[in-house]
Amino acid sequence: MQSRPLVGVIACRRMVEGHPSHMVTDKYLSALREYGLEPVILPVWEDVDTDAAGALLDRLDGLVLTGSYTNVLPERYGAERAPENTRDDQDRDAAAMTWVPLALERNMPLLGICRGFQELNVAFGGSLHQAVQNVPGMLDHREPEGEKEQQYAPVHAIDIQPGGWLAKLFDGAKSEVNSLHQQGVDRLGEGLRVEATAPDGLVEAISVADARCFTLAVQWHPEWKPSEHPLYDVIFRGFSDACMQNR
Ligand SMILES: N[C@@H](CCC(=O)NCCCC(=O)O)C(=O)O
Repeated sequence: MQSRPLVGVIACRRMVEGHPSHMVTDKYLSALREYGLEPVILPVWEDVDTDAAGALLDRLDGLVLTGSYTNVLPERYGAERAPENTRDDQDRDAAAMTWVPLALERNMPLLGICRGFQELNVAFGGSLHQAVQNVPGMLDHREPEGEKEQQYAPVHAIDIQPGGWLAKLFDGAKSEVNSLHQQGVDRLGEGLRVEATAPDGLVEAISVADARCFTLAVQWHPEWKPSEHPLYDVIFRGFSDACMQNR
């Protein structure tokens, strides 16, 4: 029987029962399984060994940079910390910033979600708004109050840019997405392509302009019940197909 493609999923450093841990919430892993992939949780340490990281990626068929309640360290994009920016994960920052160029060198399919989207932008020299709600003219993109079902429900439209990955995957110029983020793209990284924008103009999806493989990162959460949302569904189908071909 053909084995399923192995997809590395970046972990977050969290304290669990008083112990430093490497953690991924189930919805990312279950979504990947649902689309025929075998998720492998990748631990993160600040003292990343680049050669070892490359050897690890050589054994994988795809890479997912998940969301997280923590933020990319503002020093990584030359900014002063905003008072609203209170949660870091420097182990994860170090891993993500190392893995992105290594994955692209290998033409490895890459899917970024929320924090993972922001990591891709910073990895390409871009910067972030640390509190989008405080930027004049911008919406408040933070999650609504309520249960998870309400928090992950679609809340705003996105305009999909013609000619990109999303336009190839999804039959439509607009869709509705969920929104659970305080940070967002300020300066777009050099070499990245805008794939979608929110009604306030905030960049909501990007890809690597000269990549020869699937490289898509989105600010929303398509891992939330993807088979029930046409846009989320085609994102996971596209990523899965790319990982199958990369095997
Ligand atoms: N912390 C960043 C990114 C937001 C993000 O990734 N949220 C994830 C929520 C938990 C989950 O669904 O994994 C920001 O605030 O912009």
